[in-house]
Amino acid sequence: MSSSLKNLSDFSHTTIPNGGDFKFAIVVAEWNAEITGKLYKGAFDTLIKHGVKEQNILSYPVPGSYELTAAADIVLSNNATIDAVICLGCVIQGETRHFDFICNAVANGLANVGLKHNKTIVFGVLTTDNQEQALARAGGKHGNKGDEAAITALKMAHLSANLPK
Ligand SMILES: Nc1c(NC[C@H](O)[C@H](O)[C@H](O)CO)[nH]c(=O)[nH]c1=O
Ligand SMILES: CC(=O)[C@@H](O)COP(=O)(O)O
Repeated sequence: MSSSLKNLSDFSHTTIPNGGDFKFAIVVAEWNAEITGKLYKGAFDTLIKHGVKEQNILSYPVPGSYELTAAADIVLSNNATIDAVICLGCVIQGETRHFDFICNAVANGLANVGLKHNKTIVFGVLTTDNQEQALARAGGKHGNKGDEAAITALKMAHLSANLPK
């Protein structure tokens, strides 16, 4: 479903678990900081809104979306108490095929990091044709993908914590 048909911040129809017992890392790319800063605020504020303690939100900036994979791996390798890692970035098509290589590397890399550590890695990366599309998904008419990423992390942390032992 296109984001134009679903607001990324509308979760009124779902049950959101309380995050009081969970610890999250947010890894955020500095490329397109005007966009990623909005994604970060959306994710951070959503976690706090749903009961996550501020001291349990660990934030890590990285240069670009390509570095999200390495950062998620490093963070989980050094802190086993993290319940899920939210990875935020914004990749905007330029003149060359660099866009394709980054998007594919990050999507596949983050999936592999999650499997390696048996932890949820949330793919909160915008991959857009232009800045207008990115702004629309970073607090604009289509909501905020950072909100969506935080809700995803809460739901997956709750799932992991409540599996039968
Ligand atoms: N063009 C974008 C990039 N490019 C930078 C890469 O992510 C990476 O930092 C570099 O190739 C060095 O390894 N990154 C974004 O996040 N968004 C872009 O639009
Ligand atoms: C996604 C990118 O790396 C891209 O923005 C860089 O632009 P270009 O393809 O024109 O070098």
